[in-house]
Amino acid sequence: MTVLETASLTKRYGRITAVNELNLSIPSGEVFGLLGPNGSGKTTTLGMVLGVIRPTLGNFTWFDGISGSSARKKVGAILEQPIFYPHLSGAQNLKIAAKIKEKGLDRIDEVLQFVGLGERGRDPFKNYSLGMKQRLAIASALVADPDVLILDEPTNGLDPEGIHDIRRLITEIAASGKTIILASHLLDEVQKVCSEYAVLQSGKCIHKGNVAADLAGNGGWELASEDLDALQAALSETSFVKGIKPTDNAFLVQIDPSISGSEINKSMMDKGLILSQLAERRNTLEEKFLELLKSQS
Ligand SMILES: Nc1ncnc2c1ncn2[C@@H]1O[C@H](COP(=O)(O)OP(=O)(O)OP(=O)(O)O)[C@@H](O)[C@H]1O
Repeated sequence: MTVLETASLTKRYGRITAVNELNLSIPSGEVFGLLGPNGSGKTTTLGMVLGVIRPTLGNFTWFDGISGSSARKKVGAILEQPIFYPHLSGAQNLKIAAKIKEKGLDRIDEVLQFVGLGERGRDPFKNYSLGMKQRLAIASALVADPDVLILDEPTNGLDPEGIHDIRRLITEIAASGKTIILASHLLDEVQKVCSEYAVLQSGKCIHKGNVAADLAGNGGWELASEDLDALQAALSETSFVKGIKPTDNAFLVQIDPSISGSEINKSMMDKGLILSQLAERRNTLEEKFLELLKSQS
C-alpha cells in the first residue's frame, strides 16, 4: 500500500519556491527519509501533507486516496517540540495529550515504557533531559496509535547518547509495523535509519532511492605497506587491480569484485610485500550526496 503520494506538490512564498513540483510515493511499513540541507523545503513539505500549509499547486493523497480528517487521524506528527506542562509528570502530560486526541488512557503506561520512560514517567517534565523530552514527544504522538509517524529533525540538539536512543526508538517503531517519515539534514541519520529516501535541494527533488541499493557495491580497498612505492609498483602490475588512488599513507584501490581480501593479501605476499593495512571501504551516503551535487553543477 502507498501511504502518501504527492503529485507536483508546490509551495511558493512570493518569489521563493520553497517546494517545487514534488512527486513522492511513500510505501507502507518503511522508514522514509526526506533528506536535504536547511531551507531545502522539508518542513514546508511536511506542513503541506499535514494540512497546515496550503499548497500553491499540486496535490497529495494519503492511504491510496483517503482524504481529509479520516486520513489525518491515522497520522501522528512532531513538527516542533509539543508544549508540555513543566510541573506535571510525563504520564500526566500524556493523559492530557490523550484527552485532546479523544483517546483512552489505557495505552499511557505501555507507551511510556516503549519510549524508555517507564521509570521516569512520574517525574515532573521540567526535570527531564532534552533526550527524555524528545522521547516524551514521540510518546505523545504514539498515544493515538497512528499508522504513520512524521518526525522533523528528531535528533536536533541531542548528545550522542540521546541521538542513539532516538534512532533506536525509530527503528523499533518501524519494526512494530508503522510507517515513519523522517526529515533530516543528517546524511548518516538517513543512512542509519531509513530504507527509502528522497533528496531535496532548493525545493526540488534531485534524487530518490533505496538506501541499501545506493550503498551497495564495493567502495574500494584501502591498502598500505611500509614501502608505498613498492606497493604501488606491485599493484599496477596486478591484473585484478582496476584503479589506484593515493590517500594519506595508503592507496584506495579498485579491485575486481570477485576477489577476496585473502586473495589480495596472498597476491601481495607472493610479490614480497607485507600489507600493514587491508580494509574494505564501505560506500556512504555522503559520497553519494557529493556525487549528486557534482552532477547537478
Ligand atoms: N512562511 C514563510 N514565508 C516565506 N518563506 C518561507 C516561509 N516558510 C519557509 N520559507 C522559505 O522556504 C524555504 C524552505 O524552508 P523549509 O523550512 O521548508 O526548509 P527546511 O528544509 O525544512 O529547512 P530547515 O531544516 O532549516 O527547517 C526556505 O527558503 C524558507 O526561507
